[in-house]
Formats: sequence, structure tokens, C-alpha cells
Amino acid sequence: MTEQEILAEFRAAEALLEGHFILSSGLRSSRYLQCARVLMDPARAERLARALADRIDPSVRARLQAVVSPAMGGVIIGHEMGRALGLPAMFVERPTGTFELRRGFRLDPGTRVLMVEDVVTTGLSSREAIKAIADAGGEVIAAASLVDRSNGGADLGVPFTPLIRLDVPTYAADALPPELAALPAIKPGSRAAT
Ligand SMILES: O=P(O)(O)OC[C@H]1O[C@H](OP(=O)(O)OP(=O)(O)O)[C@H](O)[C@@H]1O
Ligand SMILES: O=C(O)c1cc(=O)[nH]c(=O)[nH]1
Ligand SMILES: [Mg+2]
Repeated sequence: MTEQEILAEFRAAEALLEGHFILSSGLRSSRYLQCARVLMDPARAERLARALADRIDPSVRARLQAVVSPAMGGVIIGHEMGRALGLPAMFVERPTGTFELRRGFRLDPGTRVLMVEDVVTTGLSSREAIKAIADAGGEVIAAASLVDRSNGGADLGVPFTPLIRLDVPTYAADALPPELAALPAIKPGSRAAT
């Protein structure tokens, strides 16, 4: 799948949003990739997951034993990556504020895991998910996401494969450009605001 074809999928899903967004990290942006809209079409979700799975280094792919993704945004793409790779797919969630494996999901010690996100901006959620997987006994050997909007800034500590990289600026809340400050801010994601 080419970058143009991937972007066309996002456009067709009306997932490229413009406005004033409060991101998971607290940073602000005039653009938001709403992956839930992309993934609401199961055929599209399957197509994009197959394209993402194809990009993972084959020598890494061959060693993977499980997919684990951080809820909420990672759940659907994680499940589709499990389908594409023929692996079990689990998720970590944070009802108490810190990601943990619940619902009877478990990892045998040393299970080699692919951590799958929908979007990576600062990489904080990915790193938190990787720690939760390690705490549960898994070994994250690679990470993947639909979108990398970190502008090369996210170090996840493992090889990281995004389906598409998008160059989208972010701003500290106290350093907004005037056109952004003029718009009401909305926070689409589910991380509790601090
Ligand atoms: O790289 P980061 O700076 O951490 O930002 C990316 C994270 O933000 C979004 O999740 P969010 O925390 O908004 O919650 P959700 O997935 O539960 O909706 C997205 O799903 C990633 O997990
Ligand atoms: O950083 C985020 O919270 C974020 C950015 C984005 O474009 N899309 C998303 O789902 N989350
Ligand atoms: Mg998330």
C-alpha cells in the first residue's frame, strides 16, 4: 500500500480532523487522526493491518508470539494485527490510571510480544504499555502503529514500524498560535486529564 493509498483510506473514513485538540500528552494540535473512524469499517481495518504486518521485519515477525495493545485506541488495530499475523491479541487497560493486563489475559514468562498502537505522538502511552507488558512477564521485541506523528521524536526502546508517518505540529498549552487559541479545545481520547 502506498502512502497515497493509506491517506486515501483515512480521508474516505473522515478521520483527518481539523480544529483544536487536546492530545493524550496534554499537548495541543490543530490536527487529529481519529483512527476509530478508520477502524469502524472491518474490511478497511483488516486491509490496513495486513499492510502494517507486511512492513514488519520478517525476522522479527517470525519470532513474535503475541500482540498486546493499549486500550482504548489500540484494541481494534491490535486485534486486526493478531488476525494478520496469526497470533493471539490481548490488551492492557488503565481503569486505575496505570496500564495492566486484566480479564484473564496472561503472558507466559518471556513471551515475545508485538506492542500495537493506533497513534504515536510523544510515545508516552506506548512506553507505558511496554512497561505493563514487561511487568506481566512479556518481552516486547517490536512495536507497530497505524500512525507515527512524533516527527521522529518517539523512542520506544524497541524497533518501531508505523504504517504512515505524518508531520503534524503540536504546541504546549501556553504557547498556542493565535488561530488555535481562538478555537474551543476538545479532547477526543480517554486518558484522564491531569
Ligand atoms: O504517544 P502519546 O503522546 O502517548 O499519544 C498517543 C496516544 O494517545 C491516544 O490515546 P489516549 O491516551 O488519548 O486514550 P485512548 O486510546 O484510551 O482513547 C492514542 O490512542 C495513543 O495511545
Ligand atoms: O496524541 C494523541 O492523543 C492523538 C493524536 C492523534 O492524532 N490521534 C489520536 O488518536 N491521538
Ligand atoms: Mg490510546
